[in-house]
Formats: sequence, C-alpha cells, structure tokens
Amino acid sequence: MPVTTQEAEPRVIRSHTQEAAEVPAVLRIQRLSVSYHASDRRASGPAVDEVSLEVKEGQIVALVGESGSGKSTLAQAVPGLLDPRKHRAEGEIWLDGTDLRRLSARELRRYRGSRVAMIFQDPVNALNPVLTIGRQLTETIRRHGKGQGAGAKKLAVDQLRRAGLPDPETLLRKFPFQLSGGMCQRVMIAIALASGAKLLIADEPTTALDVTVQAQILHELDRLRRETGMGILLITHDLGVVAEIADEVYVMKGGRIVESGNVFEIFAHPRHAYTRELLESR
Ligand SMILES: Nc1ncnc2c1ncn2[C@@H]1O[C@H](COP(=O)(O)OP(=O)(O)OP(=O)(O)O)[C@@H](O)[C@H]1O
Ligand code: NI
Repeated sequence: MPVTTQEAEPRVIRSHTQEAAEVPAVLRIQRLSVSYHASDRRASGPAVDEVSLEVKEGQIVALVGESGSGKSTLAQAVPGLLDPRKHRAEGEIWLDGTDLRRLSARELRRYRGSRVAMIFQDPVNALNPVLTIGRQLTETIRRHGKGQGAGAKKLAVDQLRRAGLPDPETLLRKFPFQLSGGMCQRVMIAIALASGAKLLIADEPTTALDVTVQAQILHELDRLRRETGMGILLITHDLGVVAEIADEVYVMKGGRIVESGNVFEIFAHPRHAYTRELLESR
C-alpha cells in the first residue's frame, strides 16, 4: 500500500511561476482617465488615459515607463490622493467590491490606510517629524481597532520586526530624524502591515535610498506579499528588480498602457517598440 503523506497547506499564496487565474483581485482599475485642469497642465492630453489594470492577492504588479508617462498620477488616483480641485477623473477603481470613485471624501479617508496603504520615494518626510515611531505605529493600530495600550505596543514591536528592523523596542522611542532613510521606509512598511491593508501602492519606494539598501527593501516587499497575501502595485525604474520580483508588468507611455502581461513574456518577447527600447536602455 502506498504511503500517504499529509502535507499542510502552504501559507504562501503564490510565487511568480504559478498561475494566478483563480486568485481574487485586490485592485481592479477599469478605463481610468485623469486630466489635470488646464491652468495646471504641463502637457497636453490626459495624464492617465483609459487605463485598465489588475492586482491580485499576493501579486507584485510593476508599472514602468518613462518620466511623465502618468505612473504617479495613476498611483495617487487609486487612494484618492489627488487634489479634487485640480483634476478630473473618469472610470472605475474597484477595491474589495467597492468602486472607490463613488465614495465621498470622508468614506475615502476611511478606506485609505485601512484597505490601501502607500509608500513613497521620500520615507523620512512621509513620517510625522514630531512623533516617535512608537506613537505613529500605535496610533495606526488603535485607529484600525487592532489593539489598545500594551496590546498595541506589542503589535507595533511585532510589525517592526516583521519589516526587518532590529531592536524594535528601542526604535519605538526614536524620532524619524534619528533613523536612516532605509529604516524610515521599513517603518512605513510596518505601518502598512499594522493597518492590515490588502493593497500596497509603492511609488519608487527605493529611489531616495542607498543602492545597497534598495534591493533589501524590495526583497522585503517580496517576502511580505508571500507571507501576508498583500497585493503590491510597484512603480520602479529598476527593470532588474522587476524581472526578479514582479509577476505582471504594465508598460505606460503618454498616459496609456502600451503593453502588459506576465513578466517572463514581456521580458522575453516585448511586442511594443517602446518596451524593447526600455529593455535595451537598462
Ligand atoms: N499636480 C500636477 N498638476 C498638473 N500636472 C501634473 C501634476 N502632476 C503631474 N502632472 C503632469 O501629468 C503627467 C504625468 O505625470 P506623473 O508625475 O504622473 O508621471 P510619472 O510617470 O510618475 O513620472 P516620473 O517617472 O518622473 O515620476 C505629466 O505630464 C506631468 O507634467
Ligand atoms: Ni512619478
């Protein structure tokens, strides 16, 4: 009789070799257009032009393209961070069965931070300079009803450790200016983890950091999406990193997606001339 072994279901949701067909989407953007108002416009035409895009659970989706192609506009439109007085948007942004485009400013604020987290190029300034790291983390934890008092503090320590920061207890008492850029970005990641967001939008999260730290942070994101199932929309100029950690790639030019697909296919057989140029220029 054959021996049957019972293996535990792996917690890891997927790696970029698996088919993602049945994995639910954490973000689905449909025909999103964003135009800045004429007085502010620095270029003709919409900054984002009928873009459709999907991020599934546990996936890293890379958004690449030249400067001014509309990547940051797209990234900021998702959590509703664009100034409503300065732009006009059309289309749908589905997150967890809700079209964010239909929410009021107040409802959007509640979504932001609890369902979708963002990390930016400049982690030092993204943190509040006058509050300790501990205070900023426990604030997030409390606000999202994840814990109070000692419970919140313990969770804060856990998340800092998870984000790869050594000696989290000491770190709780420090202020952002006492930390390196890389450490601040890890704190931002810990805050995103503490909020329990299922989607993380990372807009060039390592551009301002030392070269040696850049790869570490990106590999941290790669590890965390495996551990938590968080979906990540990653904007980066580093095509080497894209090849290494992304599942899907969207190539943007002049506000439009000119090519998208599985990372292996795009890198092996870029169809669009612009994608070939991008690959050759690295
Ligand atoms: N606040 C703004 N007001 C008016 N126009 C803007 C604003 N922000 C961006 N734009 C314009 O929208 C277009 C897209 O810019 P965006 O910053 O989204 O590009 P990007 O792909 O993120 O570029 P980069 O790689 O340099 O960060 C550009 O033409 C830019 O000049
Ligand atoms: Ni940008």
